[in-house]
Amino acid sequence: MFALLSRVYNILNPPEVKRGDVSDGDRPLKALNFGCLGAAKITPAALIQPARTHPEVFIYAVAARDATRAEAYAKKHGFEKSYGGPTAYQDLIDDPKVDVVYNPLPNGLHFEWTMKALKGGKHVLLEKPATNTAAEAAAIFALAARKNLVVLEAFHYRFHPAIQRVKAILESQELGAIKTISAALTAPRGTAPEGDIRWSYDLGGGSTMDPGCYTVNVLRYLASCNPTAVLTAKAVPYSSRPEHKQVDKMFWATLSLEKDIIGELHSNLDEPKIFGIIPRIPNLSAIVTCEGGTIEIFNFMIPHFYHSITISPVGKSRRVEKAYSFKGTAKGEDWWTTYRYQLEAFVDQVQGRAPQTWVDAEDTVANMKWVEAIYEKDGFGSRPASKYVFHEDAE
Ligand SMILES: NC(=O)C1=CN([C@@H]2O[C@H](COP(=O)(O)OP(=O)(O)OC[C@H]3O[C@@H](n4cnc5c(N)ncnc54)[C@H](OP(=O)(O)O)[C@@H]3O)[C@@H](O)[C@H]2O)C=CC1
Ligand SMILES: O=C1OC[C@@H](O)[C@H](O)[C@H]1O
Repeated sequence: MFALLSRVYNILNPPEVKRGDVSDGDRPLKALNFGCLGAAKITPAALIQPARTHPEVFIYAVAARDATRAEAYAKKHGFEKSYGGPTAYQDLIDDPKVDVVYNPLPNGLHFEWTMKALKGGKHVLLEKPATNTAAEAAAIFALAARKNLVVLEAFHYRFHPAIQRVKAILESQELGAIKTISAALTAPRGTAPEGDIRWSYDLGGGSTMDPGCYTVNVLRYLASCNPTAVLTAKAVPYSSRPEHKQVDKMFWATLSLEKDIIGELHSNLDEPKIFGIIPRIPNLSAIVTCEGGTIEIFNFMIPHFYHSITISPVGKSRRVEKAYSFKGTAKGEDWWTTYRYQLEAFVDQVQGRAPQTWVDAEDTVANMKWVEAIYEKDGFGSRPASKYVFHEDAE
């Protein structure tokens, strides 16, 4: 109990570190100025708080479509600079002091603004899901490779020791070959209120895109292979209104994977409350059934608050493990959030150090491919491709 309270206290009140330029042996390394597109809700948890404990990260600038909103957000979160108005996003990208662009815009705008940031010579920390389509994700990584820039799709949970411990147990063969993997993510009604970007088809909304993309990701990660087909898929629209015809509030899918693995996925972004008032405990579990037993992780998505890994080998006693840090084998503290571990890896990659782990181009493109394949199977169809046309030398 003390460990839990101490962890939560440190997550909410991380000890600030002195920030500035560093050196790696003889190599001087400049601290990175981050510029954030949009005054987004996720930015404080995903970047601003983690940055307070990263010696090489400055939260430098924010851009929002409304200047007053941009200024208020900058003041509240301690940004040095704000850009506001219709040209704000491009102005931020054009600021020579910005080294890295954080892109937490609605999914349907990820492609356009990541391409523009790369074109402007900036590294990009890109929120999940990377884009609306696999083709767009591939185009982003092709441009990043041509320009020698870093792009990371922010699947933050992958950087935390908890999910990596589950994968290590599976790879140790303690439980033998994997037979099935089921993964679910549910969120209580109100998480995405009416009018939220998640309910807009044009902005790349839908449950399969939002919590669902994590279920596709954890399936592929734990299986260490890709799906081969979507066997069944069913989705339920957010409402009967015409604009929600292709916007799912929940989905179920069964996929076959290489190595004879079956995957079962579910997400619900609008789970009704009990008696309309009591939120249900979210389902945040991944369960892997192997020839020699099962392993279940409760709360694979935000394990830093609390998680449990239950290993049940056939014929042996069950054990429960936790993994909040890498126990000295890699950087981190028990109270580091998934986002803090992710920031460490991202900065390492940009600064030319080897990150503890990574989500690479192939991984991101495959994830988008299978999100699209689920939408194709359930009849909701891919989210619309961006109308932005990239010209390498124009503009
Ligand atoms: N990693 C994680 O744990 C999480 C990731 N996410 C991801 O982050 C992204 C943003 O999510 P969230 O912070 O909840 O989003 P918000 O609802 O806060 O929207 C983000 C920003 O989008 C901008 N925007 C630009 N164009 C539009 C438009 N046409 N309509 C509405 N907003 C627009 C707004 O910027 P402006 O301020 O300029 O008006 C707004 O600040 C998504 O991709 C989501 O999947 C979200 C939650 C958790
Ligand atoms: O990334 C996310 O994680 C938590 C979810 O509730 C949220 O909708 C999503 O964007």
